[in-house]
Amino acid sequence: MRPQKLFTLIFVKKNKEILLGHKTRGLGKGLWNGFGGKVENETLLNCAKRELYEECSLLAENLNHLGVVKYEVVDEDVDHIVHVFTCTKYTGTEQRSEEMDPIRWFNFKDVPYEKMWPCAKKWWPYMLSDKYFSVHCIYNDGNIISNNVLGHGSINHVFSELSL
Ligand SMILES: Nc1nc2c([nH]c(=O)n2[C@H]2C[C@H](O)[C@@H](COP(=O)(O)OP(=O)(O)OP(=O)(O)O)O2)c(=O)[nH]1
Repeated sequence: MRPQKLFTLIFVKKNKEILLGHKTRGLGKGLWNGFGGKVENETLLNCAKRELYEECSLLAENLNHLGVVKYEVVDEDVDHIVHVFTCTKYTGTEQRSEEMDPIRWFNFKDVPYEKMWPCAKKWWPYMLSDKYFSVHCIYNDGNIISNNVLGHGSINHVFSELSL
């Protein structure tokens, strides 16, 4: 198996709206996305909670593990494995952070796909409708050369589909 780097990505939802942040630095700079980052010496769930709090000041009370996106870049030997969670219960008031500025709620119908990672458009419908999904996305020179998105019956099927 190729070496892997683990990430989390968390989407907060409320009444058909989703909270997104405009990334100010690093991977995905200048794009709208959910909150998240690299898994450090911690569980996936703790990483998800920590990143959500650090990036928008919300404390998650539930986290639903819905899918995994495997990003492979041609000529790079490390795959990026992004575990996607949704959160519908939380405490606190959302606030922008150094890494996500501004942050704002978008209606599910007004998601700014043209200002997001290019592969998002295909798997977001699963995430927005709470369906389990796996994505295997291959990039070459910043262009997607393959984007295989599948829906599944459980998170275990997601894991086996991506051989995780
Ligand atoms: N690695 C990677 N992450 C992606 C892709 N698409 C995508 O939405 N993401 C998400 C997953 C993470 O939530 C976020 C990248 O994490 P990050 O680099 O901001 O991690 P971090 O917060 O720990 O970084 P930092 O504090 O060191 O700046 O972007 C992708 O193609 N590759």
